[in-house]
Amino acid sequence: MPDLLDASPYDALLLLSFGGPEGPDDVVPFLENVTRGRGIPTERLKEVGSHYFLFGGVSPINDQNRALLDALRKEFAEHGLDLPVYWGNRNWDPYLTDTLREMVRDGRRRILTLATSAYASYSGCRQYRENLADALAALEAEGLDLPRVDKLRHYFNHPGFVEPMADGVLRSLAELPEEVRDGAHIAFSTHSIPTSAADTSGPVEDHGDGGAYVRQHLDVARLIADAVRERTGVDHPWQLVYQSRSGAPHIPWLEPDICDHLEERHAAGVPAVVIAPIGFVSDHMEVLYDLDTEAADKARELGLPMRRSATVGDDPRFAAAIRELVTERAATERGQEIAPCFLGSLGASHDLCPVGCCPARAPRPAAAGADSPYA
Ligand SMILES: CC1=C(CCC(=O)O)c2cc3nc(cc4[nH]c(cc5[nH]c(cc1n2)c(C)c5CCC(=O)O)c(CCC(=O)O)c4C)C(CCC(=O)O)=C3C
Ligand SMILES: [Fe+2]
Repeated sequence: MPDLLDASPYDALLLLSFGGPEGPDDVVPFLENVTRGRGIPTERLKEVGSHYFLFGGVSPINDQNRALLDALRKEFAEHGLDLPVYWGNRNWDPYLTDTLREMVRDGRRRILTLATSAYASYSGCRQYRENLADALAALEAEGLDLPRVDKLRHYFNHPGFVEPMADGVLRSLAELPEEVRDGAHIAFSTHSIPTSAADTSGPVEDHGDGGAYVRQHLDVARLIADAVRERTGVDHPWQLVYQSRSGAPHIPWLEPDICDHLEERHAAGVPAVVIAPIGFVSDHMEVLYDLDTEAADKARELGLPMRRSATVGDDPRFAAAIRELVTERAATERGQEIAPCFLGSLGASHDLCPVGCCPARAPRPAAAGADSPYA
């Protein structure tokens, strides 16, 4: 067990997230930031913009990150862990480069990053590492003395991530009408990505059908389904499904889509479905629109009873998990032998993304990995 009070050599934690618009005027500039150089069809952009306008142009993601910051600061304070927490985003204010500049001015020299994505993939891991490299390059150009930046390992299989979601599925099952409850299927949902990105996700040795991305999600789904069986005595059939696809139709992305899956389950006579959005850390727009609006409409149209279970958000168990991950990593950096905490069959993920992990279509510098151009 690492020393719970010792974060050294780290002197700051950086919460790194996606960012989202906070009003109608922000929506188009936000989408321009998201899609810069990514070749997303205009039709899809207009559609996604309309999702944000449906909610007053406000994404809930920023408030959810503020709540997570509060939970982390409270958790650290309660455990006497003296580690300041900062927040920066890829696509919206507070922008990562501004936050990193503030950190350097505050004298932070060893920074540990927590990304709001629990799994391996280009979008959830390497792209954040590219964002860190871009921010470091910008600060270097300003003549600042660069800090060392590391990134926490993928936490998909940490009990503090899995257990709150298992509780959420149990709560959703309990909310279903009693006559359909035991027959309910569980649809574990995550962001669809191109199959080519899935197949090359994770370290090179994990590459293969679906890569680390699919394997990690399947492990979490199985853990939750097992926990539910243990607590209810009912073996609910389950499947991993996908949502929020955005690419051109001729490029293969992970399937089935959640709405097609609901139709298929309904046609097969399944009496109810719980959708568990295990791919997401909080109830941001992909959850609010693609599941709570679109999939909920589909279920209503089919007359299929459906509940959507909770993401971890600012659950105290998730904040505690982050504290444990930080002190574990700090101990490792100090050269101590530790037994990393994890559930399931895949083991603890790597601390340092190896060369070739989650490759980009066009290679770009990425920090906080074995191929980082920064120390
Ligand atoms: C794996 C993954 C996660 C989970 C991991 C993580 O959390 O990082 C995630 C999260 C998020 N994605 C988000 C928003 C968007 N993602 C887009 C586009 C894309 N996402 C992709 C993947 C992922 N995305 C991909 C392969 C694309 C195609 C373009 C590309 O190759 O980059 C687009 C463009 C329009 C569209 O195509 O939908 C938007 C607006 C928001 C903010 C929500 C809010 O505002 O509340 C969040 C948290
Ligand atoms: Fe990675």
